[in-house]
Amino acid sequence: MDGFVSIEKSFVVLGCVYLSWKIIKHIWSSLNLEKDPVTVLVTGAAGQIGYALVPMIARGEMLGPDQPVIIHMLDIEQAAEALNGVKMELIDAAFPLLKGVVATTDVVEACSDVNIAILVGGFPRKEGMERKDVMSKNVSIYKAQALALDQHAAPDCKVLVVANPANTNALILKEFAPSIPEKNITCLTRLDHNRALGQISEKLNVHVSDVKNVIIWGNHSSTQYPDANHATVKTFTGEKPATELVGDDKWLKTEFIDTVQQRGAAIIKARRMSSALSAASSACDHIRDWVLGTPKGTWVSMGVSSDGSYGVPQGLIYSFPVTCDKGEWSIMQGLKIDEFSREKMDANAKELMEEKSLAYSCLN
Ligand SMILES: NC(=O)c1ccc[n+]([C@@H]2O[C@H](COP(=O)([O-])OP(=O)(O)OC[C@H]3O[C@@H](n4cnc5c(N)ncnc54)[C@H](O)[C@@H]3O)[C@@H](O)[C@H]2O)c1
Ligand SMILES: O=C(O)C[C@H](O)C(=O)O
Repeated sequence: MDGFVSIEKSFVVLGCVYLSWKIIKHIWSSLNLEKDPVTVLVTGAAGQIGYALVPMIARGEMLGPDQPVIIHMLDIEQAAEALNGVKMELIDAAFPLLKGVVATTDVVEACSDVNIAILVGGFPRKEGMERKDVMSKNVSIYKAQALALDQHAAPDCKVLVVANPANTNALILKEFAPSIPEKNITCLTRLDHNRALGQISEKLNVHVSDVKNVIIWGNHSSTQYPDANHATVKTFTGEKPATELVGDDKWLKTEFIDTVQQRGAAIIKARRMSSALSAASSACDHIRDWVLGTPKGTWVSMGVSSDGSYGVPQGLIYSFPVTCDKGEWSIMQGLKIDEFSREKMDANAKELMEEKSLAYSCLN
């Protein structure tokens, strides 16, 4: 009889625990502890990168699986119908994190209150064209968008320029958006960084996630310097220098560099259009690491305003190895630079100075 009473008591206790848990869960969810949405602008959203990028943002691949987003999409009048089609598709995909979509050809509406601006819109390089050929078309676009962001974006807005010439477009943006902190204006070289990781992983037949700390120095152009001198590879016996595992200095100084430098052109040749899915994915990587932080012991490449580190002229938007923490990037300091690297880094600074002069002459 006593045994029966204690079993009965145990059931009552278990029932109470279960009920309390249900009540706590209900109160927790009714408190609506969902994060506030972050507003993300994508310009050129009717284009091919935009089309690949917006679903990634809406699915949480850029800001995390618990971060609601509102997406603003801007394109030009001629692309308005296509842009509206992208909006319809975003609605049809029923993304749980997507709290609103604005599709507009009005730059002020597009830039209003945005926390993150990803500037993809512009005139793309076609087969046989160099970036300089598209310079004049893009600097005027970037000046106009800088003015709108300056006046209408959220004060802490973070900007990523994807459209080419990416470094110089970002420089123009910095010039004409003085209210946006210099540290918040960046350009995309993460695609080149990811391409460099990919080449080393293919060479060593290891998974790409086991390779880290390559560097892209300088310009997102065929002059860029992909540097594997400080890269490491995870092995069964710990991390090893990529240079030691590759064991082929000639390959690292020639084929590796050439392949990464020319990858954009090779994709244009193969697809008759420039890279899109890898560009969109790398733009997500760039913003995610910037906002949420780089993993401990890992750096990534970002085009940022030079503070004079590594002898790069101050103020140029130049790709450096950076670590990110609490929404701020810092240039990785103290890396040993050999003569071969120095020469290539200087060539990039020179090219960016020339692009800067050309851009300013296009503005007049
Ligand atoms: N940094 C990188 O790693 C990287 C990689 C790939 C491509 N890109 C560059 O990204 C850009 C976009 O490439 P894409 O393949 O998506 O080109 P795309 O031609 O498919 O799309 C560009 C879009 O921008 C729009 N656009 C033009 N002017 C605009 C303006 N003033 N405001 C808003 N939108 C405007 C166009 O209507 C078009 O829809 C190009 O400049 C390309 O060279 C950079
Ligand atoms: O559009 C281009 O010029 C190529 C692009 O920048 C790329 O690197 O894939």
